[in-house]
Amino acid sequence: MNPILERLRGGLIVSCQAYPGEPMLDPRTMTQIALAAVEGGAVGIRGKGLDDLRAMHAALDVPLIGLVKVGHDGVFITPTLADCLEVAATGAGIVALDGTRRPRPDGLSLAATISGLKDAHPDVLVMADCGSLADAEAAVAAGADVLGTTLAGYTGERPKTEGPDWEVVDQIVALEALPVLVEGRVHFPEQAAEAMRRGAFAVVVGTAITHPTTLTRWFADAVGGAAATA
Ligand SMILES: CC(=O)N[C@H](C=O)[C@@H](O)[C@H](O)[C@H](O)COP(=O)(O)O
Repeated sequence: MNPILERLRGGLIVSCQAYPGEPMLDPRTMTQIALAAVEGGAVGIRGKGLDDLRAMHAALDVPLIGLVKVGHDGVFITPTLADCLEVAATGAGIVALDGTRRPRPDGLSLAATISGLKDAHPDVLVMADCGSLADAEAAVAAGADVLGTTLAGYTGERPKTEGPDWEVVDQIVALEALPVLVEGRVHFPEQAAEAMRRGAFAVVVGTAITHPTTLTRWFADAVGGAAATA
């Protein structure tokens, strides 16, 4: 197996992302969070944005999954071949891209996007962020190296479940086609363990580890809710 994937097998990957307008949107901050996650046992980091990825690549010695986000509707995760090439140029060993069957903004198919990326960066691996079983099947045919359940609940094809979309996890694992990274709404350690029991190759956790604004809101809402019923 590819040595980058071998390092991720059976482990936890931590997604370190801040969004436009947020106080932590800063490459140094995100890199420090990534380093802290590695200290806690993360075997890989998923990062967003070219500046963050360059800083993380320089500081980390674990595999880096890179992406850019362009907008937040439709195809927004590393949507074009040009975006993929820019992400690969940061040094990220795995490029995560939208792996759905939706039309891409540059008009290229997923297969053409993957082959264009691999022509320029033969060693780079491609993680296809999928929203459904049909996406995963198409991504396998298009030449992806790894499948993610990242977009289940975000494309309109699947309901947005409270936790991970276990049905889609089971379906994609049952394909037995490529390593499956379970990503999306893994909020508790028990869910990460459950993902492994269901055949995940590795688990990706973002919000529940690296997004303090959301975490604070969970607690603040709980406190406020308790006050309202007191
Ligand atoms: C749908 C989408 O845009 N997902 C993004 C993909 O990179 C990130 O916003 C998520 O934080 C990441 O997938 C990890 O998921 P969670 O934060 O639920 O653990």
